[in-house]
Amino acid sequence: MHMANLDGLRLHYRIDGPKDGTPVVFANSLGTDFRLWDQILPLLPQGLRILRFDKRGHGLSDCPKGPYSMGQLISDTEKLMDHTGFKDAIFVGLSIGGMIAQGLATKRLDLVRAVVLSNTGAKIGTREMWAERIDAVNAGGLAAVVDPTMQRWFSAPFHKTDQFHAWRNMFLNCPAEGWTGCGAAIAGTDFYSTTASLRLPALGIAGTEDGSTPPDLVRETTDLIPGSDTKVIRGAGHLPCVEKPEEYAAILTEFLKAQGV
Ligand SMILES: O=C(O)CC1=CCC(=O)O1
Repeated sequence: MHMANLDGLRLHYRIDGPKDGTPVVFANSLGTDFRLWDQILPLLPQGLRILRFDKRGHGLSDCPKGPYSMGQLISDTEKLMDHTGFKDAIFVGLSIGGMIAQGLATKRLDLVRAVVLSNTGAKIGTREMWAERIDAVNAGGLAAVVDPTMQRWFSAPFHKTDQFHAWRNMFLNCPAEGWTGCGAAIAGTDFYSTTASLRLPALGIAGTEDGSTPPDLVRETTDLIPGSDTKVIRGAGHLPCVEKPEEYAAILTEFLKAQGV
């Protein structure tokens, strides 16, 4: 187990793959830890150097008092990549992780050579929507929002599986302050103009059943970057790497290969 001490904030991370492999960084969504990527990693090409991490307030990382800003989440990621020697990486971000990808590529193009914007947007929801959810969590913990969240995360058939309960439990075990802290960061983020200035290879990935970031939002965001493409996975909700790992890994592999992996 690895913890990076980044100016006093300890982040839990894991590196897999050979030292000379193509660097790939995975940033996960609100209310999940880096196990989000467990199912797809064995399906990707061999020889990648993979960095995964739990952002602040999530998983085994520290949970400082919120609210957090998107700038802090981007800076944490930047520091972690500097700490671990990851640069010129293909950055795969899902949901809030995709917002971090957009912000990091804008700020530190030396760290990011290509982005995968999975189930994300340049802006996700409205300030009012996030304020309502944060109020609900402050009053009743994550249990107060778990059911509608699971509706957005997963398609109806997945709710009947045993695996569904593992993801529901992961969500319920997320520190409430970590969730509200990151929710506030999303509420304050609008990357439409900065993402439109990005010039790098970009792929969008969406799920037809995604109740958080529907395909139109993912496409609209990815289309801001000239030359990008968006793939839509049928029958998957907000976390297609969990619901449809084979399809997700195949789409990612095609993009990685196009980047020379
Ligand atoms: O709770 C949701 O709707 C899912 C979500 C939104 C942003 C994120 O990272 O996850």
